[in-house]
Amino acid sequence: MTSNGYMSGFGNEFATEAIPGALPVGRNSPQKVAHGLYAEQLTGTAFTAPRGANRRSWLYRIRPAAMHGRFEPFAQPRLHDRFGEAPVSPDQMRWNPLPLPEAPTDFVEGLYTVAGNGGSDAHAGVGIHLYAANTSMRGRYFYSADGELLIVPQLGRLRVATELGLLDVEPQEIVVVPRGVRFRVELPDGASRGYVCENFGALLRLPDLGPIGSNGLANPRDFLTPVAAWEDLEGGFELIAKFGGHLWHAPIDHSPLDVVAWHGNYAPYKYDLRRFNTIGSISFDHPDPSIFLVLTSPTDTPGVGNLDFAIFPPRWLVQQDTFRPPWFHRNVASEFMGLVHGAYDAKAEGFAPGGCSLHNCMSGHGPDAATFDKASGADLSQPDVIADTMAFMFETRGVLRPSRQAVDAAHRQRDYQACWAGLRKHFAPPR
Ligand SMILES: O=C(O)Cc1cc(O)ccc1O
Ligand SMILES: [Fe+2]
Repeated sequence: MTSNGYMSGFGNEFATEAIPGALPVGRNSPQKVAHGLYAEQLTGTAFTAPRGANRRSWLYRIRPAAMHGRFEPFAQPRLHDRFGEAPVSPDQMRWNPLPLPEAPTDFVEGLYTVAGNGGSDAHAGVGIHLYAANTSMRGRYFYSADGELLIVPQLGRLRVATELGLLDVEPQEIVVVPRGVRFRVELPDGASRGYVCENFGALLRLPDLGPIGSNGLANPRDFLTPVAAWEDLEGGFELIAKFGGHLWHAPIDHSPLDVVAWHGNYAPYKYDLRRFNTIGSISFDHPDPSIFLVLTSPTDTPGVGNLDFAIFPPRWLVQQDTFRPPWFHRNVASEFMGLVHGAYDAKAEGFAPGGCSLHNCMSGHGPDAATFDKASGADLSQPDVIADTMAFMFETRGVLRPSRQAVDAAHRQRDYQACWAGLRKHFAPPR
């Protein structure tokens, strides 16, 4: 399988064939498909979903996806949907980066559940996982039947070989693998780490822009979907499925990445976060972080996200008579944050690239004491240039219930709340 490029656009009706003539013309399921291929439909939404939300693709492949052995439970206890095994405390929490493995560990073996809510049965909520790995998946393919996977690499490039084509992704880019799409992750740089949000709810889409207008934030043409690429491999391989919150594996005697041509609008895509057209205040006050929204998974309630993926990219702060960094706040939504690169402007210390924090529903948080002191006395006649940074947030409607392993982890910062302890009392009422 070699990379032959990408097609541009978000959720487009794409058509791609790695062998000329492989794609049927004028019908999806001809009596005989060219070159002896099988036709197979893959749906990502209900058959009858409204046209604007309907997602499906037609795959023309060497063997149908039905061909594999029986599934047995697969032991990888660090990846699961058992959110909130421990009592869910409202404490603010923060973690150092997940330690890199010493033993050979591939992407699936390296997945580690931090928190989540809901589940695949409810078609609502998210699973938030980290990965730390050092070897490419060999003879092994994976898919999640539970949700689409939003992967945010922080260290090391990923080569994501999927049924629908090949995606090369580096830190500061993201990749989304749709629910059900089978893939293999190769690690060209060896040691690799990052974040994964498994979205059990409605498929991620671009947010409406409202008064911003017809351009801005993440522009549709910067989303890239791979052209068809296939491999014809036979051997004693393994197909790993995440299904109903559990991992399963089945023997498979060929590579499932054998799709020679496909068409449709249900496909993996990648996006370079550095392409985000960041918009902010040019007068006063720090805007709500919804201005930083890249992708959203909507719920049935207008304006309320199942998952909102927001980023905090490099930008200039020019607001006057204002406290420029994020303010102190408590939100109805629950916030999981990660840092891909650099430093985050609300935290002077302790939030390292690869680390993460959790601020649940109504838990107070905001700038740490050092950031507050600096910004309260800053010279606002000069712009603040926030450079070399890329933080992000997975924000959800439901409480994010940390996993037992995350609460007990040695790399959890048990003293995190001390970052606000230095905020002094300044109150001086008139006498
Ligand atoms: O740092 C955070 O907590 C995320 C965040 C950023 C921001 O700019 C405004 C609100 C908010 O929750
Ligand atoms: Fe916040």
